[in-house]
Amino acid sequence: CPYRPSLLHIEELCDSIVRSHRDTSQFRLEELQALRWKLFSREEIHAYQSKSVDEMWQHCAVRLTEAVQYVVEFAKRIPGFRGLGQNDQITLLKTGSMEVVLVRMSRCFNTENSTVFFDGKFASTELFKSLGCGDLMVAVFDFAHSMCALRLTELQMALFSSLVLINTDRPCLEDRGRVHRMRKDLEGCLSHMLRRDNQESLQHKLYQKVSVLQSLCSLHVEKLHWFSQLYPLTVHSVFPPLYKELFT
Ligand SMILES: CNC(=O)[C@@H]1CCCN1C(=O)c1ccc(Cl)c(COc2cccc3c(C(F)(F)F)cc(C)nc23)c1Cl
Repeated sequence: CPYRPSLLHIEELCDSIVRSHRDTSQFRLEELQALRWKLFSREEIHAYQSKSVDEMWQHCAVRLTEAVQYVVEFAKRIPGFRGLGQNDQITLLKTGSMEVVLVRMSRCFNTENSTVFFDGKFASTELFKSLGCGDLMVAVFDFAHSMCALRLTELQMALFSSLVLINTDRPCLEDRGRVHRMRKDLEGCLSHMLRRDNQESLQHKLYQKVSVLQSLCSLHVEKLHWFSQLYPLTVHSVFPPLYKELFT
């Protein structure tokens, strides 16, 4: 019969993934809970809205790059990830890291006033006006909202994030078979845990989210490309090197 991980292996795999997620989640749920109603004042919002397009993009790029670095750390701790070739690790991160940043953003989202944690307080879309991409911000907020509606546990978020990264369909993977075997184990973990928590209905909802994520991320890459056309110097001089490596 096909290789089926033993129950012990599944439990161990889940433990290591949720621990890696917790250790690399950048913001602890308790911290976010405590800051939940810390909102920007009108003056502070006005200050952000008065920034130039490239100044605001730079500011966000620094934040996003920090977030991507935490996702890279999470990926490196997924059992088997470091066993992949360097090129395959980069390929999976190049395409998957922004998707995981988006999944994680939902942990920092307050659905009661549609605000997201940014620069130490909770901000609504209006604060990002000077970015010049209202549609992207609306899409980012809508996605965070829809992810919150699933009310994922940290384990479900951790397993979902690892499945977003360990994606056999990514273009130009060298050892697709190895990625496939990793993915099978992770899929086994997710379905085992959803059965255990009696939440099998979540399974197809999560797989639907994957396609939403991918379309959202292609919108991002488009926006990033639009921005780099407008402000080539900024992207090539200011954007952190990791960002350029991953997104340009
Ligand atoms: C809770 N906070 C967070 O999750 C993020 C990551 C960690 C820090 N952080 C923020 O500070 C943050 C929170 C919310 C928003 Cl809306 C933003 C601004 O987001 C973006 C502005 C510009 C481009 C963005 C692009 C683009 F297009 F470059 F791919 C793509 C994504 C996804 N977000 C962009 C940011 Cl940078």
